[in-house]
Order: sequence, then C-alpha cells, then structure tokens
Amino acid sequence: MYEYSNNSERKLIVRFFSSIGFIATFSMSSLAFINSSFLLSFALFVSACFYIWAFSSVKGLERSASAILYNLYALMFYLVVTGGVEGTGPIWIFIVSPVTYSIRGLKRGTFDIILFLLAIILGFHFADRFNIYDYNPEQLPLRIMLSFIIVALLSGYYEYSREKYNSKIIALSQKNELLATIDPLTNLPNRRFTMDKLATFKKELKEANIPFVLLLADVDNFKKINDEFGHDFGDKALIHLSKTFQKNIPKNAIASRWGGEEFLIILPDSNLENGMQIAEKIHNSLKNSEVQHLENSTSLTLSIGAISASVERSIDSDIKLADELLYKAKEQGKNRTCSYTNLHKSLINLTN
Ligand SMILES: Nc1nc2c(ncn2[C@@H]2O[C@H](COP(=O)(O)OP(=O)(O)OP(=O)(O)O)[C@@H](O)[C@H]2O)c(=O)[nH]1
Repeated sequence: MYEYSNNSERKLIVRFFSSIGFIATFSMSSLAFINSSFLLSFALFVSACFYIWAFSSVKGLERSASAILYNLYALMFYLVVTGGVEGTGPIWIFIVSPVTYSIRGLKRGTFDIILFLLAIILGFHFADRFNIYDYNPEQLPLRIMLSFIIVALLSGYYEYSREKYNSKIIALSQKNELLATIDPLTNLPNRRFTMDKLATFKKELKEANIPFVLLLADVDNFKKINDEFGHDFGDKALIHLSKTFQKNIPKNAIASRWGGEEFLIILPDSNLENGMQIAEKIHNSLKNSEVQHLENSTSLTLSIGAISASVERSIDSDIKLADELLYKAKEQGKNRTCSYTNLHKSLINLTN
C-alpha cells in the first residue's frame, strides 16, 4: 500500500475499479454469449465474478486490490493469446497502466507493469507459436507493445508528478499544523494545542486513574516592566520565562503560553506535592537569573495557581480553579504559589 494514500481513499479506488471492471466484463460476457463465443463469454464471466468479490471484500483491502489487478492482467493475457473478437482483444491492454498506477502507486506499479509487459510478450509469442491467433498485419503485436510502453511511461510520469505534488502538500499542511500550535515568540505550545492535550490527560485520569497537575502562572508587574524597559524587553522576558520553564520541568511535562503574560504548565503523572516542588524550582530559578536586553536587566517573579486535576471537574472548571488560586497568590503579595488541596479544602501558601 503506498504511503500517502489513506485507507478510505484506497477503499474508494478499489471499489471504483471493481465496479467499472464488473460492468465492463459482465456486459462483454453477455455480448459474447449472444454471439455464441462461449469460451470468451465464460472467461469474461469468471472475471466479472472476481470483480464482484473484490468490491464486496471489506476486510482485505490489499487482497481486493491485487484481485482487481491480477484479474485484469489475466483477462488481458487471454485476449492477447486468443485475439479476442477478430484480433481486437489486445487494444484493451492500454487500460492496464493507469489502473495499475492508481492502485499500486509508482514503485510497485512500475514493477507490476514490467511483469505484465513480459507476460504480454509471451502471450503474443504463444499466439503465434501455437497458431492460436494469427495477427494481421504481422507488425501489429510489435506496434501494440511499443505503444503500450509509451502509454506506460506517460502514466508513470504522471504518477511520479502526482506523488511528488502530494508529498509537498502533505509536508506543507504538516508544517502549517505545527505552526498553528506553536507560539511564535516563545516557541512554546499555544492554548489550542494545550487544550487538546488536556483533553487527553483528562481521559487518562478518568480511564486509568493517572493524575496530573496544572500550574497556571502569571508574570508579576509585567505592565511596569514593559513601561519601564520597553516592549522588546518585555518580549525578551517572556522568552526568558519559556527557557526557565523548560529547564525546570520534567521531560514529559508541557509548558505552554496560555495567553499574554500567562503560562499553563501540565505535569503528567504527578500529584500536588510534586507540582508544588516544581513551582518552587521555577521561583528559585527566576530569583537567581536576570533578563537582559541592551543595557537593562531585571529579575522576574511569577504568581502561580496550582491544582491537581479532578475526575469530577471539567477541564474548564480545573482551569477556573487554578485561576482563582493564581488570583489568591496575587492578592497575598505575588511571587508565590497557591494551591488547593482537595482533601483539606484549604489554601496553602508555600512560598514567601
Ligand atoms: N512585551 C509584551 N508584553 C505583553 C505581551 N502580552 C501581554 N503583554 C503585556 O502584559 C501586560 C499585562 O499587564 P497586567 O494585566 O496589568 O498585569 P501586570 O502588570 O503583570 O500586573 P499583575 O498581574 O497584577 O502583576 C500588559 O501591559 C500587556 O501589554 C507580549 O507578548 N509582549
């Protein structure tokens, strides 16, 4: 199965070709029967049955694809050896290349077409050697094979361009998808990405009882920093924060830019105690480092609301609670973390 096509796309291709194959072979079989060409009619009828099977086989998509192709090849071989109706049978081989490339993609398709071509050369040879059908004029088989090769090359080139164009589109859309989830200033995941992750963690909490902690952090007096040192300095401060988070949180944690000067950190597989320790590490790291831009420098402080996510609460309620605790931290003098223990329902002020 070629890499860029997804299952539903392949299912559609297989169903499309098996329907066309069935309609064509069944009507030609009926026609051959009416014209008393019983052997041809039987061969076409068997082929039609294969197409029906390929269409209805839901599970083995790859098997159906092979059935469509090898059924087509067998029929073409038969038409070449017997000449079909008055030597017109081999004309049908021109449908082989486009069908093969649509089903197999470039690499496997080219391999199959080369095998088919070898079979056809043998077919013409058998027809002549065993006097099964005498092609007239004599050059007809050679001309048919040469034009088949040209059509195959053109179809191959078309498939090559299509795959190249397709990969470019996929790469572009993956890049756009990535850009849509990253905050360009801090390079941290943005709110959209984090909301999706939260939904996953919440599911794991509910289904597998894997706890996680949220730290909602807001820079203290950021307006003043902006006013005093300028907006560029403020931007530098946000980048400094992003690096501080990445240095102090575990590898499996996610620090994200929640909006403006607010950050949300998710600590998977952690309890509130772990969360408070990480928050403290962040406070200490900020205390011991300074943001520097041009001739200005200052250290930053954060107010943080810490909660352990709960099975009973929705994600929005978790965040609302973290926000309330963040507000409490601001109220209590900033540069601290406030948490809410579900057990005692009391506020603990850990830092000072
Ligand atoms: N430089 C810069 N400033 C930003 C950015 N996003 C938000 N801000 C600024 O962040 C400041 C937030 O100010 P406030 O909401 O008053 O908060 P504060 O001054 O930190 O006060 P407290 O939260 O009470 O400590 C505003 O001045 C915003 O302009 C940004 O991307 N870059």
